[in-house]
Amino acid sequence: MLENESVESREAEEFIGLADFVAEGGEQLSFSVGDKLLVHDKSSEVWWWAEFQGHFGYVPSSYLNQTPEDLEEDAWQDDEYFENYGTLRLHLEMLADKARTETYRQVILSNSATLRGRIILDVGCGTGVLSLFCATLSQPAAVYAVEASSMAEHTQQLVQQNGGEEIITVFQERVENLTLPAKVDVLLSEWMGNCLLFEFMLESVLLARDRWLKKGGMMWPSSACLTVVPCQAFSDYRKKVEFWDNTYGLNFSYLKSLAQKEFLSKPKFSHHLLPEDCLSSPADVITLDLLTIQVSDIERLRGEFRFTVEKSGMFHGFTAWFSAYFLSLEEHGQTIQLNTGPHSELTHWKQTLFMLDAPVSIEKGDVITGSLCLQRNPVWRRHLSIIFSWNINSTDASKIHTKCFPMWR
Ligand SMILES: N=C(N)NCC[C@H]1O[C@@H](n2cnc3c(N)ncnc32)[C@H](O)[C@@H]1O
Repeated sequence: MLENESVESREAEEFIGLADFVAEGGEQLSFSVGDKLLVHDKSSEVWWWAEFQGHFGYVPSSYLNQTPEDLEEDAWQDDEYFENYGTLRLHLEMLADKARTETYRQVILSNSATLRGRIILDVGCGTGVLSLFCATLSQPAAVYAVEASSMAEHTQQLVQQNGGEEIITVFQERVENLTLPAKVDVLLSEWMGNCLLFEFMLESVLLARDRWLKKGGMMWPSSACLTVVPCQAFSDYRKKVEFWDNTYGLNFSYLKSLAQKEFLSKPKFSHHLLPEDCLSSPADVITLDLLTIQVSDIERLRGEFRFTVEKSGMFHGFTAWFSAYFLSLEEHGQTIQLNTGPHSELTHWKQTLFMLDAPVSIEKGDVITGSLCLQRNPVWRRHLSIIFSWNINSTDASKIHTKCFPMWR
């Protein structure tokens, strides 16, 4: 502490709450997502001394984010986002994902008769592969293929070279700013990101639905769910944390706390969860009905879980993935599912691993109860925080563990 300078008087920095935090004990300070706090002391890694509405107290640093000066134009990071999608790298990754692309192809093929004469909107069409499936596997009256990135210029060529130009119209535009010739019967889109929501392209899809989908129209996907399972992750924990116990015969365990903060404070995307590392049966914790969900609903989604451990081992954390469901256009047709979980064909999303700071030994029969909250980032609109709260063999509220994982800011 500098001579005769109180903590409160030092130049404070403004931070914004990424999620609701409820203080436990007098020393801590409660706040809600979006609240702006003044942080006076960041000397501790984990707990900062902050002020909010004239009250002072400790707040968890993982729940806070700096507010950028030039907030407006940066909130969606659109320049960077659409620049990324203007190159082939991400489209190659999506097209090379057979499970993903074949599922959409199967949906169109199995509904080809009913798609005859219908109007389809493909939101975020990329290379136009889904629109071309519609035009070549069925006889729709029209397909509106909307792509905001510069990829749309190439999509126009691909449509022509694959004989789709009679049916497909490519619009190089953000779907939010679009004017279409007519409302549509089917809104088709592949919008899913890490942990289902990352990128929040879903907001664009819902705005397009509200503006352009006919009453009684079909959303593809029709519904989606986020699935969670408690799991082991020996390999990750060994490589990132236990590694420091014996580094070429030297004891670097002093670095373990730094390793936890650096490697375990954010989710690990593209994690490949093996079925044998699942400690219980998975549970669908959050479910979205894409016909009825509102943009305001996706600010904060919450679900509860209760897992009965089916094998003894180490509880390293939780793994999450999503499934998307495609209702049939026919009355009693079959619903098609795209499951990105460990028991299905691996997709480019793989799964997402959320590691606890310290693994817990767990026994068959133990019960892990808790909740998962997807809290949209109040500043960076394509980002979110995932907050896990859990308890083992107890419902005593005082023993609930909580960890907030920013994805990614
Ligand atoms: N996670 C994903 N499936 N991302 C696919 C995103 C694809 O949709 C495009 N896209 C995303 N948002 C929009 C939007 N609001 N309007 C038009 N295209 C969009 C993006 O350029 C890329 O080609």
